[in-house]
Amino acid sequence: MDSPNFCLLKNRCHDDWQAYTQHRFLRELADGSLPKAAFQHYLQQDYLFLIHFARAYALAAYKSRTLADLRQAHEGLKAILDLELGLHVEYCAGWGISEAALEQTPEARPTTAYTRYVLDTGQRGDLLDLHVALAPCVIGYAEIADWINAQSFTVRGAANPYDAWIGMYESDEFQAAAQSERDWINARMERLPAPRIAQIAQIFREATRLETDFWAMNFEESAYS
Ligand SMILES: Cc1ncc(CO)c(N)n1
Repeated sequence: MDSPNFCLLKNRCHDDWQAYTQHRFLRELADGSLPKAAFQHYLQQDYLFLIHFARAYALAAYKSRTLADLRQAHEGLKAILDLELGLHVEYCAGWGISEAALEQTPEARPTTAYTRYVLDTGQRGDLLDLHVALAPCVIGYAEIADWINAQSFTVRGAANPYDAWIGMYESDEFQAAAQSERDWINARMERLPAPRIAQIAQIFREATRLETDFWAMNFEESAYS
């Protein structure tokens, strides 16, 4: 039998993983039909999300016992601060959202739920619990970019207002960050006993479901703001 690895986490919550990675938000983003207000709401909330996500990698650094683990956490933090957040602020400006407006954005409840779930899971558990709680984010978005590119209805280039968003997550740098997270988790899952696998599978499923809510809230802005 193959040793347990990241794919097992996805398989254990197959339907939830599919609901997240093939969400209506992504289908509409892929063919360019997503309402602009939904995307702007997403961008503003994602700014708040990314700040907590960076804090979660800082927590991973704090919880590291080895230089290798510390470096892995540092890579994650750098990917968010230097790659995603820098681009995010620039990108929001292009969508008419200034940095000042981002800082003023009230946090929607699904943003609070997801980010605090990750931070709490990381504080209560060990480094593996924390990386598994983060996995739907970094690995999920890398797989989402691949999924979008594989769909026949996807429109790329100037005809799709969301083309640059797809470009960010298909980029070599982002894909490499996701691969390094997969490798780290795969190595930690080898030889894990079944009850421990069940625990982390539960964390993975919960984080995946919270990602789905993060897409869904953008269609129901008034319900959450
Ligand atoms: C909500 C969310 N999940 C994952 C990512 C990818 O880092 C992101 N930017 N936002």
